[in-house]
Amino acid sequence: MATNLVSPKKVASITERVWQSVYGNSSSSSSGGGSGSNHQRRCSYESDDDEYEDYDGVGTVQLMQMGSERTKNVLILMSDTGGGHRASAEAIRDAFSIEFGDEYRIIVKDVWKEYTGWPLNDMERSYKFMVKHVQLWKVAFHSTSPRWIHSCYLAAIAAYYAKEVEAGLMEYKPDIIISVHPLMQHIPLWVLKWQGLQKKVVFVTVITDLNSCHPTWFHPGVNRCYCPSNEVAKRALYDGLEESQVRVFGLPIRPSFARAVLSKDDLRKELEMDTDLPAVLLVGGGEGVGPVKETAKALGESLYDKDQEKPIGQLIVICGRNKGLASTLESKEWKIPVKVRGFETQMEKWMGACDCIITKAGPGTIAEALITGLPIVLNDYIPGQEKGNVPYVVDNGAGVFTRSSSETARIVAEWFSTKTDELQRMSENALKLAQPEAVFDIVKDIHELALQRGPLANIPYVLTSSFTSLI
Ligand SMILES: CCCCCCCC/C=C\CCCCCCCC(=O)OC[C@H](CO)OC(=O)CCCCCCCCCCCCCCC
Ligand SMILES: O=c1ccn([C@@H]2O[C@H](COP(=O)(O)OP(=O)(O)O[C@H]3O[C@H](CO)[C@H](O)[C@H](O)[C@H]3O)[C@@H](O)[C@H]2O)c(=O)[nH]1
Repeated sequence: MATNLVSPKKVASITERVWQSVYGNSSSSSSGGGSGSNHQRRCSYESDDDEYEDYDGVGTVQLMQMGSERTKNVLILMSDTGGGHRASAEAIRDAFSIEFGDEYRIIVKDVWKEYTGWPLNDMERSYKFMVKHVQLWKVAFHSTSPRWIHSCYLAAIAAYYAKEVEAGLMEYKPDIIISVHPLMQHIPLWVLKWQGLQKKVVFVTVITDLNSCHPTWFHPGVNRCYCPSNEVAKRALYDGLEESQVRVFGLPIRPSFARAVLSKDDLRKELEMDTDLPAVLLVGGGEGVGPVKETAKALGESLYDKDQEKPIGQLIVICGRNKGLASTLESKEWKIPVKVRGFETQMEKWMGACDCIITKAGPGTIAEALITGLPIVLNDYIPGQEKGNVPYVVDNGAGVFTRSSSETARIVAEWFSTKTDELQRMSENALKLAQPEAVFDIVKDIHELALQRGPLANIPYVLTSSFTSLI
């Protein structure tokens, strides 16, 4: 199989000193532990694929077989670079719980943040800074796209933080690791490989970008790579993944969207909205970014019929964590019904109560809007990973793209007055593109994968690591 991994031998040479400081001269110590379903075994991660070896040096762990009914640990690796990775992680967690009850224990973690140091523990702030200075992000995104460049960066970081990442991973004793972040394949896979656990632990990637995603998502060492669209799957195959590794189910969205049976009328009453006027939802991601203020003001004018002196629509603005934006909009006088909200935890309700949405091209928000059948006005995108989301929506007839606030306001006013048929058509197209069952298909496939893993399913273990206490 083609691979973009730096080989373990090469990594070992890069990291030799770090590695020795972590493990001493551990490689020589090995002896067979007990075997059988009720034996307790002391082992290290430095082992071959089929057998954990005893290891009396630094980093001793205990491994206990507890019987095949043990709850399996699933570690979901994510980072709050934006809100989309957490949303997908939580969607997967909820779907596991719905489908399999207590069979799996799900842990959603930013292991980098909790266990490592700069720059890995500060990715949220770095990302926020870079996307604010959009040219900087563009350069960082494209210049790190070639495999040799990002592999070198990530290998160096892996070498430096090997023991911290290992401690982070092993703290949660994962049977299955799910990465929902582009920068969380290489390092954990290297750590698993170094420790001989690559064939014990199921490792899957769930890609949360719809089209023009960064190549760091594609790692040939994964058991599965879940792609949200055929476009992403094509990129994965082009980047060296085998067809057997790739599955296309869609972007994982919180089950509250997929399974919601919500009536628009009821929702409007519950949310204290006008029950008759068509409604537009305006959002700027979890951080409330983009041209939200200008667009709200323009809609305040365009949705007011001056001749008849009455509104033709209502506006809901979700400002996310942007408190300044919320207070500015709250203090404004409006001629149409307007609701200004902060960070909302039940987005499915607000989407379900509206007739269309205006947003930047965030993949999570787009996928949620498609499930809800909302035509979309995309008013911005982050270069790189969000650029491809624009043709994904527009070419499939589920929305339009414009960066102009006045143009946005004009389009929505037309949808609510003279072009209601266009609004209806786009809503139907949105529903055609939607994949509400994606998150359930993904967790079922992971479950199958875990069952196929003989050793994982039949020889479950509990690791009680004394290694972490040495760090
Ligand atoms: C010769 C070329 C020099 C180029 C200099 C670039 C310096 C690298 C700096 C920043 C890395 C930018 C990472 C871009 C890939 C992100 C993929 C993506 O879709 O992200 C979306 C997600 C958002 O959903 O973005 C991120 O997670 C970006 C996080 C940025 C954190 C930067 C600080 C961490 C640096 C550690 C990694 C360094 C190695 C990176 C190798 C790729
Ligand atoms: O008040 C709010 C506002 C937003 N959201 C939720 O926050 C998520 C936002 O996710 P998006 O993917 O739309 O947008 P992000 O800005 O979080 O996207 C980031 O993560 C993505 C990965 O999923 C992409 O990589 C993207 O380019 C990057 O900016 C959505 O689920 C949305 O419903 C809330 O729950 N409450």
